[in-house]
Amino acid sequence: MVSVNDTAQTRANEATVYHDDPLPGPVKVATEKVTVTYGDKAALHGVSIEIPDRSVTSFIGPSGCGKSTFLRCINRMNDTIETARVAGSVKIDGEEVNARSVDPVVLRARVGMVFQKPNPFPKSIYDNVAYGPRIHGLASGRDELDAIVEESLKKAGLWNEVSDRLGAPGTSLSGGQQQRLVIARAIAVNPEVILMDEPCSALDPIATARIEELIDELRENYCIIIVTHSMAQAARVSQMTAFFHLGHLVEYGPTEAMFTNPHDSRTQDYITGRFG
Ligand SMILES: Nc1ncnc2c1ncn2[C@@H]1O[C@H](COP(=O)(O)OP(=O)(O)OP(=O)(O)O)[C@@H](O)[C@H]1O
Repeated sequence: MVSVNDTAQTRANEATVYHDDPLPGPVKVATEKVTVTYGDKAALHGVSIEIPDRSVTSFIGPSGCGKSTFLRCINRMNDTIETARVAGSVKIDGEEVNARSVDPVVLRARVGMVFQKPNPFPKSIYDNVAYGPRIHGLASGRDELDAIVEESLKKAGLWNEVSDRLGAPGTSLSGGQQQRLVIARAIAVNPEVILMDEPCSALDPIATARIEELIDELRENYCIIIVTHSMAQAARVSQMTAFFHLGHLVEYGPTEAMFTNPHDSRTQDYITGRFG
């Protein structure tokens, strides 16, 4: 990997500038030279990164720079896009996720995903959370399933608000509650990594603050990766930040250093609002 001192060379090679600081946790997700094309259009160019466990990592960068495309490489959601071709390596705990032997359905339970717009199933609050444990056979009876549902809703900070109406439709909740329900649904299948693609962009400031608090609580137990357009949010919730530009990972380092001492002029221009 390229160190900060190699900046001139780095720029010439269009490679990434990596800050030298140690990661805040053990490596959970490691990618090497991940490249994605849609048809004949390249969207990501050789992204190599090591993302720590038990921490929040933000992906930031201007619209269309490839943040969501890269996020989708981690749980093979690009498999569902017919024109998408992914090359390179993505490992979780050293295990290649692109290997033929990996079942994408099992992978997506290990690597949960929360989208921009809350997307509860058209089912009850209970059944939204119980769905994953049921299809993955995680509970041997109703009591066990009840316990998983309760624990997942508690971890998502929603139990107190819904415990007396578990039979109500998930869609009857407010936007912020729906997003926490979707997080509870992801948690219910014991994920190790949670991917969040602009999880607060459809929420008001109060619901956003609640989700940010939740992200901070969840990082104790999970590797969380969040795509955000809000630099204030990246600064508030994440320990590591990765800046993307035109399909390249430009710079990666501790969030505080990225915001106070960016090494690449493109990072600096973006965080100071000069473009994007
Ligand atoms: N399904 C798709 N088919 C074709 N091109 C796509 C597809 N999804 C993304 N792209 C293209 O790939 C590039 C990267 O898009 P991506 O959505 O990953 O960027 P992003 O940084 O997440 O953008 P935003 O911040 O606007 O969500 C863009 O040029 C986009 O048009």
